[in-house]
Amino acid sequence: MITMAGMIGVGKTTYTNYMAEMFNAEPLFEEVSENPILDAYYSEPTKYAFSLQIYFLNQRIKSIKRGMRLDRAILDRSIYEDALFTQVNNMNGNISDVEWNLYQDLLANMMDDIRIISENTNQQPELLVYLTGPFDMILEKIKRRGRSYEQVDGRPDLLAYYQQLYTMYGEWYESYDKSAKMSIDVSQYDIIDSESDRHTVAKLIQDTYDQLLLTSKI
Ligand SMILES: Nc1ncnc2c1ncn2[C@@H]1O[C@H](COP(=O)(O)OP(=O)(O)OP(=O)(O)O)[C@@H](O)[C@H]1O
Repeated sequence: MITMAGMIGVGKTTYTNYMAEMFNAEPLFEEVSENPILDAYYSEPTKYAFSLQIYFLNQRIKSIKRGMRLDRAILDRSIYEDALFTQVNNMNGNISDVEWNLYQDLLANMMDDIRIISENTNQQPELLVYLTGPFDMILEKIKRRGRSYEQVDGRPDLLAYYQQLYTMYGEWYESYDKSAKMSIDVSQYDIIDSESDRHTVAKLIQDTYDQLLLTSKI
């Protein structure tokens, strides 16, 4: 199982689709259009932050469970990043300390269950592919995608939230140690329009993956 990671709007969905094709794996997405709380969260974070995090946690656990029952799966976001969002919301006063502690306890409890399923199915996240790139490029992508609730125009609070998350993402990746990991600067490649860039990225990931398998056989 490969897990994608990275900031809002960086391109996880595109890469997940592409990698699923490349590895002949099933892409596992969290459908934004089916999320009943996201829109409300962006307009009233204090009211909806905790419910949204519980919603995402539940969805992420479902995806991991499903992924572990498949031979090959690509997850479009890791469960570990959700805690980052929860933490930022706690720092910003949208989630209380009691809720933050409860969330961490619930996450730890769920991860224990995941470990048991992983031992039974012999499937686990093998590689985390972290997508990154310049902050301005990410803002541009969010703008181009055009989801109204994600737009920063006239919303300095939202811009500050994105900046905060962006910084914390870099630190989070450095300390991530739950599986092997690699990072890709998405500003260096155009995997939508350039066949040659697609091949370069494919080779990068394949080489890392092959190396991993060799290492695990030693
Ligand atoms: N745990 C979370 N807390 C708050 N918001 C979240 C959380 N996880 C995801 N989101 C938000 O949900 C939306 C998810 O959109 P989507 O699935 O397209 O992912 P994305 O992170 O924007 O990915 P991509 O890298 O594919 O552009 C984004 O607005 C993102 O900020």
